[in-house]
Amino acid sequence: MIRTVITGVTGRMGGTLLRLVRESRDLELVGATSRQPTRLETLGVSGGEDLGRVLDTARAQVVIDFTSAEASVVHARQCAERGVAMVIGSTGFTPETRAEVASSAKSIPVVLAPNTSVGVNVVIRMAAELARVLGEGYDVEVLEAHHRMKKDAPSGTALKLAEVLASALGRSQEDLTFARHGQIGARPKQEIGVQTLRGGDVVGEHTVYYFGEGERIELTHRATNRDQFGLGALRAARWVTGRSPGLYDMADVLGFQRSS
Ligand SMILES: NC(=O)C1=CN([C@@H]2O[C@H](COP(=O)(O)OP(=O)(O)OC[C@H]3O[C@@H](n4cnc5c(N)ncnc54)[C@H](OP(=O)(O)O)[C@@H]3O)[C@@H](O)[C@H]2O)C=CC1
Ligand SMILES: O=C(O)C1=N[C@H](C(=O)O)C[C@H](O)C1
Repeated sequence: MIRTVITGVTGRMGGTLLRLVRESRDLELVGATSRQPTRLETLGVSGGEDLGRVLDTARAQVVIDFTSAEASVVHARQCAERGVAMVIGSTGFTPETRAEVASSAKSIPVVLAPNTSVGVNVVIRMAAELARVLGEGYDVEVLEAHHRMKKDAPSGTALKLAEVLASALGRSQEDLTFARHGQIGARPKQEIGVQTLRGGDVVGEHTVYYFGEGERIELTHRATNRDQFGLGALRAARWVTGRSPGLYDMADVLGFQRSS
């Protein structure tokens, strides 16, 4: 059994992960964190507010962390100090906070993935391949929609899609456009637009549009509940436990070749 700690267990993903770990045959929950520690007892979970303290007693092998970028930076440091592997699903990283996680990953294995659903990761791969095959004759745009409680925008997945599309098309970060308003003029050929919708209880939807002359291709993934994110995170936890230190992503977990 893989000795597992869940951070932010009282969150949306935390609750999903708690159920899935309990249902699994090979992961054992040995602790959890919450900023509302009184709720842990109700959930029948041992733990507290501070991950460092939880790890000092739990003898954990892996921490699954879906909290926030800022919290994940701290959690990664705490795991690195104790030699505990990590799966980080939080989004909203800046280049600086990502670099801090990379620094922790010099001493522990960390899977950092803005989307742990296997389906989304297949779509990310297909999106890059489609862009490569279609080439320059198509205007590429990414649209994402999420629930009204989501704090970061665009989603980590949309940013990842934009990154792999830019790489596939030989474009740079400067070609990404995150909003349009006013007298913007004709669309620059090189542009990759990334747009955000927020509302209701949308779990997570991503579409890549390839607008051509006289046709349009749309590649869409729609999550209708959070289970696939959770199941992918458990898969990543099994994969990362016992690995060499390093910063990994879902492409590594799924054994994709490094072409995108
Ligand atoms: N990789 C993937 O596949 C997916 C990634 N996500 C990402 O995971 C993260 C969590 O999403 P979701 O579960 O919907 O969000 P929630 O707000 O429901 O849960 C986040 C949890 O983390 C805790 N938390 C937040 N900030 C801190 C902090 N600074 N210190 C300690 N604990 C903290 C929250 O505590 P409190 O309740 O007290 O606020 C809460 O328990 C987001 O970044 C989201 O984008 C989400 C779904 C899938
Ligand atoms: O916050 C969410 O809910 C989600 N966040 C992830 C992201 O930012 O890409 C993944 C998923 O779509 C749900």
